[in-house]
Amino acid sequence: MHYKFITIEGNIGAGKTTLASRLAKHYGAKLILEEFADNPFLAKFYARPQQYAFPLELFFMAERYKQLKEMLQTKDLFADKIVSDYLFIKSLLFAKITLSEDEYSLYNKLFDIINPQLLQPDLMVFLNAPIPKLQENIKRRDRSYEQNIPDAYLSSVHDVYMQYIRQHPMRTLMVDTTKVDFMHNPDDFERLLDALEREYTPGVHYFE
Ligand SMILES: Nc1ncnc2c1ncn2[C@@H]1O[C@H](COP(=O)(O)OP(=O)(O)OP(=O)(O)O)[C@@H](O)[C@H]1O
Repeated sequence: MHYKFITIEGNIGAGKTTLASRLAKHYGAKLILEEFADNPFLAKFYARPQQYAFPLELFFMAERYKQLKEMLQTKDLFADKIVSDYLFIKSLLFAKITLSEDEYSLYNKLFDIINPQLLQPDLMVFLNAPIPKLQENIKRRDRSYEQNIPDAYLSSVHDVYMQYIRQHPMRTLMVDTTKVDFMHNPDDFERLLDALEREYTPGVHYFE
């Protein structure tokens, strides 16, 4: 792999964790997975979004910061490759949807203090999936608190990611998940490995 640190991103249920795990195994890379199951506010948030959004977002930010900071301390900066299944900015993107304006502005201030301290990935692989496919994946994996996520929420998540990608020229490999299946089609996975050998300019590149 040409890159030292790649992150897999995408909407809820896009398949980030599965792909990140598979790539890390293939490259013998350090794997960083989001520990959402430890967030005591997640199930409460889905039941009562307005009441629990702020502690939920704070918890996510604190946990991700801790995880990424620990990774910086333990990794051999020259030898290790890293694959993660989230980008730190994700906290801020979700917060834009889940928080009120005042809360978001406070959250943004905290984010701006913390973010510069973290190592940023060299490449983001973005798994783009249509909402019916996300809903299908969410149903299949059957986490009880996620079973009533409205299409409108998934659509807002999609929109904030797209806005972020448009406005920030991060090196991004955009994958249309309706056309490829990295898990079940070995040829697709091989083509992804080839794509990860290439050097990209900052901005969006489409995985064909
Ligand atoms: N900042 C956040 N604010 C609100 N909810 C969040 C936030 N980050 C994660 N979540 C929720 O936590 C759960 C797990 O998130 P995430 O999208 O990272 O994993 P996932 O859906 O299991 O990913 P994938 O299926 O692509 O591997 C989802 O219900 C998601 O909406």
